Amino acid sequence: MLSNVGTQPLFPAGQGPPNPAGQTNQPPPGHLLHFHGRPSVTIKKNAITDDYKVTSQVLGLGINGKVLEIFHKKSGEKYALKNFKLLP
Ligand SMILES: Nc1ncnc2c1ncn2[C@@H]1O[C@H](COP(=O)(O)OP(=O)(O)OP(=O)(O)O)[C@@H](O)[C@H]1O
Repeated sequence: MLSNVGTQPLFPAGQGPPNPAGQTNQPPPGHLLHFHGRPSVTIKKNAITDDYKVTSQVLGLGINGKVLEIFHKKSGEKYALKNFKLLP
């Protein structure tokens, strides 16, 4: 899987997410923002091989299948690629 997982809030306390105009939305005074789960997930629509060199090196086996070692083409950074089967 290629997303970062963390428990940190998306935005510092007292600041909201930027709106489409690029301005920061301010929460009501005294309101604390808490985010649970994944802070952000980007769904890519292009082929993974456009951006990553996918190797046949198996890092491990999960319930959904193999986890492969891949490398970001531009940065050379190593990632783990996890496959999911989407049910109809
Ligand atoms: N980021 C990673 N770096 C290195 N190896 C990884 C990484 N992620 C997974 N692996 C390897 O792949 C194996 C399977 O991982 P995976 O997350 O698919 O397991 P899982 O708990 O069965 O998850 P799922 O049920 O979602 O398939 C791990 O046990 C580990 O050996």
